[in-house]
Amino acid sequence: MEFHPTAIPDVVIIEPKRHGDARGLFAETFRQDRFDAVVGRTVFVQDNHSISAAAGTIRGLHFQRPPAAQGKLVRCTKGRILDVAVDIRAGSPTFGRHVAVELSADNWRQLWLPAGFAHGFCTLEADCEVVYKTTDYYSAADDAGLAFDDPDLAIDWPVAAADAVLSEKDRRQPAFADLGLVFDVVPAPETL
Ligand SMILES: Cc1cn([C@H]2C[C@H](O)[C@@H](COP(=O)(O)OP(=O)(O)O[C@H]3O[C@@H](C)C(=O)[C@@H](O)[C@H]3O)O2)c(=O)[nH]c1=O
Repeated sequence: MEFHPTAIPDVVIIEPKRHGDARGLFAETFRQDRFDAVVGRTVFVQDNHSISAAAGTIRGLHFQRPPAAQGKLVRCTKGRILDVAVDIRAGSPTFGRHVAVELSADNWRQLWLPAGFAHGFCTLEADCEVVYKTTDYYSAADDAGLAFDDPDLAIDWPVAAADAVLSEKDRRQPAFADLGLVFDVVPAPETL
C-alpha cells in the first residue's frame, strides 16, 4: 500500500498493492495502522456505496458542516470517475483550490480527503459504483454544498455543465463566494 500526497498535501492518493495469481487478485484495501501512520489517527464510522447509471453524472460538491464534518476515503469499484476535493478551509494556503484524480476499478486508487474539503465526482462511463468510508455519520441537518460549476473554483469537469446528470439539490447549490467561515485551519502549536 503506497501513500502519495497530492498538490494539496492533506489530500492523499492511496494505492493498494495488488497480488495477482492464476485465480485472480488479492489486495488489502484499508489498513488502520498504515492509515494512522501517514494521515494521523482516524476513525471511520460509516461506509457508503453509490451507483450512477449514466456517464457524465456529477454528484457534488458536498460537505457536512461542523460538528458533523466528515473526512472521506473514496474508491471506485466499478467503472471510472473523476474525483474532486476542494479545500474550503479558510486560512489554508490552498483555500479554494482543488485536486482532481481519476479513480477506477482498474487503477484501484483511493482518495483521502479530510474534513474541511468539499467533495464531488463525475462518472467517466456508465454504471459506476463508488464506495467510501466517512469519519462521521450522515447528518441531513448539517448537509451542505457548493455549485460544482462555480467559475471561481475552475474545475475542469469532463462533461459540459448543461449536459451533466445532476440531482435537483445539486442544480441549486450556492456559490463558493457565499460560503462564509465554515472551516478554519488551526495553526500548528509551534506557530502560535
Ligand atoms: C450521503 C447520504 C445520503 N443519504 C440519503 C439522503 C437522500 O435521500 C439519498 C441521496 O442523498 P444525496 O442526494 O445527498 O446523495 P449523493 O448526491 O450521492 O451525496 C453524496 O455525494 C458525494 C459526492 C459525497 O461526498 C457524499 O458525502 C454524499 O454527499 O440518500 C443517507 O441516508 N445517508 C447518507 O450518508
